[in-house]
Amino acid sequence: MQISLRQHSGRVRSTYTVVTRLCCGRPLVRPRASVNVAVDVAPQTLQYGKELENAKVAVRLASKLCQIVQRQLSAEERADKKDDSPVTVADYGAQAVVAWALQRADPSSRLSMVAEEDSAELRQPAGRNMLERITQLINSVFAEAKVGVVLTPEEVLKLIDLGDSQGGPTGRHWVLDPIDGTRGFVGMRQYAVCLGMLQDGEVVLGVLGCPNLPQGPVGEQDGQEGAAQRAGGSDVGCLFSAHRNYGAYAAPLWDEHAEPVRIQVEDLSNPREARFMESVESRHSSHSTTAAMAEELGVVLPPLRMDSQVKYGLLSRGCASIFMRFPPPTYKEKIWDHAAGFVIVEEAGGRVTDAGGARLDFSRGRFLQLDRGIIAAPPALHKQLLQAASKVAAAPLPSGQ
Ligand SMILES: Nc1ncnc2c1ncn2[C@@H]1O[C@H](COP(=O)(O)O)[C@@H](OP(=O)(O)O)[C@H]1O
Ligand SMILES: [Mg+2]
Ligand SMILES: [Mg+2]
Ligand SMILES: [Mg+2]
Repeated sequence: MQISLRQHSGRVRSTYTVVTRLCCGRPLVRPRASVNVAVDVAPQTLQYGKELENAKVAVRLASKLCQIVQRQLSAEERADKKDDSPVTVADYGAQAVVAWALQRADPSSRLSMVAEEDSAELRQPAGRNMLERITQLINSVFAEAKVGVVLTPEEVLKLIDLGDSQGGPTGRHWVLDPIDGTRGFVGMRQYAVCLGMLQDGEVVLGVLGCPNLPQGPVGEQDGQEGAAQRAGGSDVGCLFSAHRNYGAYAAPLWDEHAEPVRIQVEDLSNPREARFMESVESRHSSHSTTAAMAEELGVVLPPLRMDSQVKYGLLSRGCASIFMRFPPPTYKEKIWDHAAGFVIVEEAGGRVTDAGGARLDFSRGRFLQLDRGIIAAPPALHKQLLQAASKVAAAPLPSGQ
């Protein structure tokens, strides 16, 4: 029996857990390891260990709020933004909860957060009911978590607006998508609470809360309507996390005492064995471009369609080996749609670039500047994807195809 461990500079716990879950039925740590082990570095020995723990607490609390809302989702709790994307009480509520948790954990420093939502709609008279409902929700989640705090609507508005940072190449900025995959959330499919931390332009931490994602094998049905209804069991709900240079981990979302397990991308180079992932919504990512890419590569398996950054989590734990995203040419990608997933995939051994091969750059403010779409995969497959992209994706098809 051979156990190979990468020793970190920090304290490594002396008990190792044999991994049986959170791995889609495949070994988690592939290279030369016949037994899979979980290595847990004590948070205080990591450079951003305290921040990572704070981020997990924030994401777990926000995920709880989202789960409560998804279970009682009703039409009036959904507003449509000018860009036609939905936003629900849970998007606003989760943003306020994460801002509150991060601020409480580090009250002496000024929180800089680049987040998706703002309070403009809620400050209108027509938004008052929604604001009341959000405040009620947050306070009920706080009561259940025995937080001992009651927020007023005005405090909730201020917390939401803490997300107005422009980010940039210097200093520390949290990056939050309170619900990524709002369409999936409304459609009772997949969604994720996504929190990253930028330090001097580099994503150094990422946490993804995925309430509807099974901890074991995942199939097409898990990306479809009904995923939310199956989310009651103790084997559903995943928390992915990564600290730069210390690997990527997965844990059950609802058990904060469970030992996180190390995850790794699938060590695959043959496209015929590969499964690729893409958005459910073809207006977010052209299904015909990804199909042409798959054909060019020689991928034979059908795509796994999932909403949100759960795709980055699934790639990181080897449930699928390719992620592709080809939005309409005029679409500008936002950093909160990718920051957490990006560091998790890289720390799991994968590569994430634009279709021209450039590593994603989160230092330029709220948007990413990309050459066409985004591709992510283990290194050997990524190389082949780039070649395919140079042939297929030179001229992406118009939106909706
Ligand atoms: N026309 C468009 N093209 C590409 N992405 C879009 C889009 N409209 C919305 N999006 C983004 O796609 C994200 C969801 O990605 P996916 O398709 O992987 O689920 C949305 O995140 P939100 O749900 O946080 O708004 C939104 O930011
Ligand atoms: Mg949105
Ligand atoms: Mg998003
Ligand atoms: Mg969102």
